[in-house]
Amino acid sequence: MTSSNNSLNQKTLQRLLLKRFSMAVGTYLAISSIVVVASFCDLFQVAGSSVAMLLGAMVASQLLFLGMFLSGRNQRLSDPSLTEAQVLVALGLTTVLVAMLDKGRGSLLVVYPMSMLFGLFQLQTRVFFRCACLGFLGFLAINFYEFQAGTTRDVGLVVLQTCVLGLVLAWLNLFAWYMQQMRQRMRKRRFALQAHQDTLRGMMRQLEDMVATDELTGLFNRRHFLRMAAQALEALTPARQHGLALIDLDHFKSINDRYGHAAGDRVLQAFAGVASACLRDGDVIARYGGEEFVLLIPDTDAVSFQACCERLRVAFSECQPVNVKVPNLSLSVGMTLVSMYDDLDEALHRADQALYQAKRSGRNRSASTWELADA
Ligand SMILES: Nc1nc2c(ncn2[C@@H]2O[C@H](COP(=O)(O)OP(=O)(O)OP(=O)(O)O)[C@@H](O)[C@H]2O)c(=O)[nH]1
Repeated sequence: MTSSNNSLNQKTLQRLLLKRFSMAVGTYLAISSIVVVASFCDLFQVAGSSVAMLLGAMVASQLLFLGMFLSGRNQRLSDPSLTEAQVLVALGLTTVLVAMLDKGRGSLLVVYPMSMLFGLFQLQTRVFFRCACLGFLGFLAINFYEFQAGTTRDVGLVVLQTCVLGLVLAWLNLFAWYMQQMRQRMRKRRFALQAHQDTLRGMMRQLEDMVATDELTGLFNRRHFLRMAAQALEALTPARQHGLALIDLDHFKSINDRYGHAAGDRVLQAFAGVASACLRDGDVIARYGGEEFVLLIPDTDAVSFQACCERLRVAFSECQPVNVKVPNLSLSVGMTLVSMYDDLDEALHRADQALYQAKRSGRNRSASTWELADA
């Protein structure tokens, strides 16, 4: 599950990175066409073959990145987006392009911030600053070299270009820092929101438990039982039957009268303990009201169901409530079987009739609708 989720995430990330890469390729294509225009307008101070080599270097670098993404080798690196590498390559190519230009240099300085913008959201502030410094140093190096070689035509223009580029790159750094702060703040808020949601979900679960549970016995309450039983009935197939039983503790009023209400409560809790211990996972026992309980055994037959109810009856008669001594505990059970298309109310009514029969026959026993039908 987790590994398939991981591979799904990786695929989604890879698709996203390829999309981003295609945007970079689009930008390269746009800049290449400007380079071609500049070449036709004779704005380069180098031969056409050098310009062609620059275009070739652009294509080669992008093919290399494409190969990395398609082969998935980028995933093995600490930054699979290869953003820093892409920005550095773009800055390097821009520096070469700018160095080759003659009069048009000022216009194409805009490619520097364009290259930096590619890393605006992905690069950490520190890395972004390092890239900007490298780009700026590259531009300074060109001008320094030309100044040394005595080929600088207009020193004032060079100073102006250097200041403008420095200013734009500095502003971009500030902007990148601001964006990082915003993202961190938003991430913190998202975590806080998630924590609130988890708390709310926990509270909802607690509420649901409270709504479904009988406070005294810890068993399901009548409402929750009816909901579960209705679902169980819907899931029935023609070949299957569920067992439904109403269980009533015998002479409970006299237990209350003789030993007190608190003792009566202990007896109810003792029954809940016995029932929980006797029944299997999937069996549903609930407090139906007062000293009456209801039991649903899924996918059973008359013999197994009766054996289960008898086991419960005997176990209760042998149990000892906590901190009180109440002798001769017993219960009566009314059982019925529920088939497909059976009505739950009717089935409960049948179980109630069987329970009445068990009580009338002397209590401390179980009676069933199939026995009533045979009689
Ligand atoms: N201690 C306690 N008693 C309860 C609770 N709920 C209902 N009762 C009492 O259970 C008694 C049920 O009495 P009856 O309905 O007469 O039934 P019974 O005395 O068990 O008699 P049979 O069912 O005929 O054996 C009543 O006295 C109720 O007050 C409860 O939560 N705690």
